[in-house]
Amino acid sequence: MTHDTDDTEDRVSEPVIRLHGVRAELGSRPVLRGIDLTVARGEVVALLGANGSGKSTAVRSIIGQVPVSAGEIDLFGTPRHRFRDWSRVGYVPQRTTASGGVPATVTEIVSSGRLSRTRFGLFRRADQDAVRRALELVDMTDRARDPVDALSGGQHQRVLIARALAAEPELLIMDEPMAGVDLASQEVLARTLREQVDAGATVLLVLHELGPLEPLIDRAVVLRDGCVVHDGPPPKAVGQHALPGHDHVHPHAPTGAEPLRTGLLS
Ligand SMILES: Nc1ncnc2c1ncn2[C@@H]1O[C@H](COP(=O)(O)OP(=O)(O)OP(=O)(O)O)[C@@H](O)[C@H]1O
Repeated sequence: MTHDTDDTEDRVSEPVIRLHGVRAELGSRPVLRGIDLTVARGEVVALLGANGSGKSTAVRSIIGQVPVSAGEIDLFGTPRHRFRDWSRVGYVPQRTTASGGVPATVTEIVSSGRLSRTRFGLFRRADQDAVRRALELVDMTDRARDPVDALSGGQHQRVLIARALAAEPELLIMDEPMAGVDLASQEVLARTLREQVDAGATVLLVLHELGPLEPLIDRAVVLRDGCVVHDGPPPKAVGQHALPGHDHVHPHAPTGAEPLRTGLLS
């Protein structure tokens, strides 16, 4: 076995994402309080937790949108501050509005996700094919020329996912991809994700509940108050009320009562 092969094996076996002891503050508020998280190549990991537990902050720290005050983050075995190969990473941010008044067509938005793979921003045949394929994956080919303003929330989410897929990333990070998405779009997204996973992609998903993605999830990491409280098999959903993140307030409880917490978040 040559030295080169050993190197390749090392690269394949090292985690795609590694967080060790990561702390972050927003304002003066500690939001991540010593997070350890590892995602191996080809794994699909769900990041779960109640509102405000730090899920979005954790993924935003991974892609460098939130500064960390302590700890280490590695991407593909490289410390994040030295990592430059961002075309290997597809990021789908948490969707806030359906369109935000963006005066762009579906194709323009999806093409912007391919820029990191082009040479000097010039779209060649392979780049155009990748954009077309990304649109096909999310079933939006027939809307390619439409302004994104004209899309529903679920369709808009599909466009954001196509934008992330256009660069053919090895790692997909998605923040609540199913939030506010109609059933038809949820099914398209679940199928798209399965195809990516079958093709070898590594996926980190922020989810409020496992829902239709449950069969795809290898491991669940549950946050509470900026700490990891579970890292292991995905919790089994036993009806809506037992889903992670569900803080149940009894309708007859006195005003101001603490939520009755169920499942892993209790
Ligand atoms: N820009 C900010 N400045 C100050 N505090 C913030 C900021 N952004 C988020 N926070 C706070 O940080 C905490 C964690 O927020 P974060 O968005 O990471 O939680 P989350 O688990 O993703 O929640 P959700 O499920 O509601 O999206 C919350 O208490 C939130 O209020």
